[in-house]
Amino acid sequence: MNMKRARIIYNPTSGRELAKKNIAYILDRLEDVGYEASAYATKHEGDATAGARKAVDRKFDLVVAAGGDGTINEVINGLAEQNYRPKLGILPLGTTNDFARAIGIPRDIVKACDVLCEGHEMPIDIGKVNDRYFVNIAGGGKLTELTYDVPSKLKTMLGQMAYFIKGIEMLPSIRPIKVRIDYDDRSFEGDIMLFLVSNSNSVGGFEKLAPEAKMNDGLFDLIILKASNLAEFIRLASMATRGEHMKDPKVIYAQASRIKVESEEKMQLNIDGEYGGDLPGEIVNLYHHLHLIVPKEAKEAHELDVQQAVKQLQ
Ligand SMILES: Nc1ncnc2c1ncn2[C@@H]1O[C@H](COP(=O)(O)OP(=O)(O)OP(=O)(O)O)[C@@H](O)[C@H]1O
Repeated sequence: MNMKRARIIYNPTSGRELAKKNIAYILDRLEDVGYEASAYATKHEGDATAGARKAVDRKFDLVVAAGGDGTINEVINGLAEQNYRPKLGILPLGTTNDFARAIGIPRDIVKACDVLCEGHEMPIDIGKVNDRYFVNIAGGGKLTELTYDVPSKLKTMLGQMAYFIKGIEMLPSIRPIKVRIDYDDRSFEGDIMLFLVSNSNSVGGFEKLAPEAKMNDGLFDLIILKASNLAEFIRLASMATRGEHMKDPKVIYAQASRIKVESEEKMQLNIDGEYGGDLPGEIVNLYHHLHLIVPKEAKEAHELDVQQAVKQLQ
């Protein structure tokens, strides 16, 4: 009998070196449920992508990304659009774990390994923009660049407050940028502070920012914040914590599977919290592209969604 093979790709520096300290335990847990398990420690930026590509070439059954959102992003960049794609598992052991939070994967390492070993699978969409891939979010506008500036320590301590503080601190120096955004068969032209294209409902600690976002419906949630002053921004940021911002006339909220963004002046793209090249960009939803190991509840919720969608069609 051929044994199933699992490869853990972990960032030894992320979080408080949690993956590194627990690697023997993680390997043991996977061996216990019948995997032949091995591990690869990333050495520098981009290494998790190379590690994932190797797991593709060697036809591993499962690739586990152990680290923060940056590590997960690099791993999916190694798996995306390959003919053979191993299943994906996640151990949220970084400082920022927005994606794992969106799926409900616990931060506790024992509980996260339980999820992995139970092995419930769910298809997920991923986003593609100019040949790069994301699981959580793509965005642009000076305000999105603040994710680079918020120190990890502050993020851990203050969660979403850290973004508030940084956002308010930066706002007076931020000019709106003129853009054209085509989304499916609609289009917007005007001055904006930022746009966000979200695949999940957990963005920078704001869990109600894109409340409709489901990561397997073939659609992104698009949020555009039109030009605003400081008072409007503070009002909107506090509305966003309650999920009430979508009703505001300064905000456009829509769902779409293909979003094209162009701007006259230079505008950077932010992909899963990191710099991801410059605009223009066409953001495309790759429907059910990866198979992710998720908690039982997440899989059941997904199956319920599918049943409801089928009922609506009948
Ligand atoms: N050995 C390494 N040394 C330094 N950086 C690394 C190493 N391996 C990977 N990296 C880089 O570290 C980045 C951040 O890692 P990751 O997402 O796992 O942690 P994080 O939660 O964002 O933050 P932190 O590292 O503060 O915990 C990755 O995108 C990757 O490019």
